[in-house]
Amino acid sequence: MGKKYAIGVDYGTESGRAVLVDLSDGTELADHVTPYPHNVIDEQLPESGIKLEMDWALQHPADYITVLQRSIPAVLKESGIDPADVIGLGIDFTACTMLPVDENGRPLCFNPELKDQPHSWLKLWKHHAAQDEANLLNQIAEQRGEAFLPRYGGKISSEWMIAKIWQILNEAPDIYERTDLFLEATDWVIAQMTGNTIRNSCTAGYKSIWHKQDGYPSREFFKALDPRLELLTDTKLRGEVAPLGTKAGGLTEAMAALTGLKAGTAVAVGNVDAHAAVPAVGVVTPGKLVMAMGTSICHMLLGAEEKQVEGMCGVVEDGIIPGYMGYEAGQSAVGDIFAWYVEQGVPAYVEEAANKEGLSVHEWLEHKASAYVPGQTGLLALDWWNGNRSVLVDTDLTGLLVGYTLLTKPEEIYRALLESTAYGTRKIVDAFHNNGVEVQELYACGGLPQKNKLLMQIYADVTNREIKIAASKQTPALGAAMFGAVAAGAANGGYDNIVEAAQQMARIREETFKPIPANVEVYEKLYQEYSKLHDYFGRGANDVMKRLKAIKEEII
Ligand SMILES: Nc1ncnc2c1ncn2[C@@H]1O[C@H](COP(=O)(O)OP(=O)(O)O)[C@@H](O)[C@H]1O
Ligand SMILES: O=C(CO)[C@@H](O)[C@@H](O)COP(=O)(O)O
Repeated sequence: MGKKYAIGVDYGTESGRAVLVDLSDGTELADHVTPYPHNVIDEQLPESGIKLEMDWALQHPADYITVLQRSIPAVLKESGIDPADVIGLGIDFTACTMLPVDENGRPLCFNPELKDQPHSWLKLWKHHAAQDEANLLNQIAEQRGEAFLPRYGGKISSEWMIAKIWQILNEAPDIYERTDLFLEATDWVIAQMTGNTIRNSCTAGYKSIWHKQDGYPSREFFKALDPRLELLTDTKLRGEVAPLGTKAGGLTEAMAALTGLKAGTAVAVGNVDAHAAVPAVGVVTPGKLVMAMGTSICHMLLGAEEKQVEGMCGVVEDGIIPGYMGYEAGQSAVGDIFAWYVEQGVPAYVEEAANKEGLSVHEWLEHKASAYVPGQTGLLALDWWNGNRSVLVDTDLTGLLVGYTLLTKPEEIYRALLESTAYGTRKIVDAFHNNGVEVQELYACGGLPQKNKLLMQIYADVTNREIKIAASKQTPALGAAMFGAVAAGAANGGYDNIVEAAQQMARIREETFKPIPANVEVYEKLYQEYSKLHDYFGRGANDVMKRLKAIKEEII
């Protein structure tokens, strides 16, 4: 058998990327990025211009097909590989990114009758307008002593499937009625590729409260939420749930024509971006926390047993690597906070200076901020620009920066923002480590470790742990390709399981970031201050952030 290849497609928040990989050693022969033509839809609907309410975030499902249409032919062309030698295809996605579809699997927002209704559209993971539903869901689950709650750190997030579905039912009952299935976007794209609608156990487990042994929560629970939801899991959430690496089917003739691949190429069931990244950095055992660092951060960790950890997004058996409990936690905004500052906060002179020096504003600020030592800015921030995912699980919290003076410089603010996200990660590391899920070392992948060395050094110093960096620039896509190879199977030149694929294909860089003792000492003090602010504003002592939001909502 000659050399065989797989393609992984990573669907991020703003773009989708394809990578074509050599299955013998994981070498990436070509990659290609397609920005979503409609990007994130958070102000008004396309065409109609209908205004969206606060905290909404939608996407256009057609953009995901555009990614396949543009990026797969591009990697085939760049690599010069014969499509017949591409034996497997896998995808990974942001999650919970979900959509309502009709009996033909067509998104409701494609229906001219419904497209002007915001709830017919696909809700992106960072759609945060279902917080009221999430709050009520958590209250009812707690009152009923639902066994699933501890598996999700005590709270179900408004980002996840059930809260989003409930918001649709409350605000657009007709859309709820017309929905045949609510699907994760990752499962919808796989259905488009193979003609087979099949749910993957990863998103079902982490985002839809599905459990390998117990299935979904009971009908009684859903009835207690709202009688109209009683049969939700038998109807609109129905369907087979398959483990990661399962072959969903072969590529259809239509998709083969669209992508340039062969019809029948093995396609793996869907996956989540952060979860796909774990085997791609070679992590297949406990003790190693993988951070997928981009717009947001997802923290992934394996454990031998099921433990209770405050604010984790979930623990799912086989949810990342078969044979282990897969733990997930996260921060809802990281790169997004830096982007906000660069776009909304810096004075014109910074942009001019960066342009003059041929640097991006991020690079210019990083360079300037590197001249400071920990504590020198006198600033401290709470990293809640997009709410708090772990450990507080509250999307109604907002950002805070303390310590400004008339002398405060833009690079100092930038540094304080970088540091605040590191403190947020430290909270998560401590929550796991102190509750019996050990964290010995950190692995980082995603866009940020490639872009910002200062950020990575701060993370090593704040967590007092060495950080290893993925060699791949497209780690989730590499992981998705590995699952594609598993779907193809060893008999066809792929692999029979993800651990074998990881042993052959995963790579990390030689360069690591090690904690610097003097920095660790100062950051320990600053982290204690962060923790005080965190608890004061985040645990009910002062709900000013929520009150401000409520006043704003009354006015809008
Ligand atoms: N030099 C930089 N330092 C820190 N953050 C950066 C830098 N350049 C870009 N970013 C941030 O990186 C984020 C995008 O990360 P990336 O991993 O590429 O995307 P995604 O999260 O969509 O997968 C953006 O939020 C942007 O603000
Ligand atoms: O929540 C998850 C995974 O569970 C992510 O998909 C979400 O944070 C988005 O990730 P990105 O920052 O766009 O890579």
